[in-house]
Amino acid sequence: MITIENVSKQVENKWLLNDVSFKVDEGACIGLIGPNGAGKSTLMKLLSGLEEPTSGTVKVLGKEAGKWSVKKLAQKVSVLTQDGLSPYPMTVYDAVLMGRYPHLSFFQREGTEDYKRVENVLSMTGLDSFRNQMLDTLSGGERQRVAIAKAMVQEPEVLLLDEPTSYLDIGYQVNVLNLVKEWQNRDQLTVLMVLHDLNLAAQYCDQLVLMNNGEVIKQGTSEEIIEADTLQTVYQTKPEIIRHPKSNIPQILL
Ligand SMILES: Nc1ncnc2c1ncn2[C@@H]1O[C@H](COP(=O)(O)OP(=O)(O)OP(=O)(O)O)[C@@H](O)[C@H]1O
Repeated sequence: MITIENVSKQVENKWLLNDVSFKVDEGACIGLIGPNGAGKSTLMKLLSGLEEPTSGTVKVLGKEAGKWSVKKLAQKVSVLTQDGLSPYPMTVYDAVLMGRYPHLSFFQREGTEDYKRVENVLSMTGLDSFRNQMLDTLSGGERQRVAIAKAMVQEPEVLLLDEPTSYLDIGYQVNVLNLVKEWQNRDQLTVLMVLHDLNLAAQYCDQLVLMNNGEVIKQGTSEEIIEADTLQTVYQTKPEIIRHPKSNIPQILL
């Protein structure tokens, strides 16, 4: 569970976040949307304990993000950025196995259970045939799947995703988000993800938080947020809203 209460963040003379408050309940998937520079990544940095708020509190699983030890936080929270994989040369298998490291003590080697988890996840993510391929030879979409697989073997309670689908073709976009959704439903995972694609956000998230200029403009269901006038106020363009023919979820046309 995530609680963000009256959070502001100042860097030099600039306010990057201004009195931001919202909650992500256990097992829910919330989409963070808003134009460039709205403050979405800044908020993700506070949640992953990389930075501290200037005022207000950011709590993850009931404890302030900055107060978790690095190791404990890594056991509980997985952060997936656009390309968060190791820059060092290694195989897909070794990169995914690294997801177990937060659960091992300093001198402890991986054991049978860790290897079993990796095998499971490689098959779930369709990466079996890539296991011996070097990371730097993978396509963008394949790398993103490896990053998800690494996060899965980590077995976190909270998953933070910053733009998990950018640079992915439509097949991989759906593939990656379906993986996250299945995982959320199977393990009661709590998910907060930044998405620029409003149609995907409306389809995959239980609720959306719309940000602009460091503030939360509105939080609600896709019915409440994917609405022409609301979107125009922050994106400076008025989209046409239509209904998805199968799910009836509101979708935008530009
Ligand atoms: N260290 C910093 N010093 C000064 N300004 C910063 C710093 N970090 C971020 N900003 C500014 O804060 C604002 C919010 O940035 P942030 O990256 O959080 O936006 P975002 O919503 O993630 O945008 P995008 O969708 O473009 O990724 C931007 O105007 C950015 O220039």
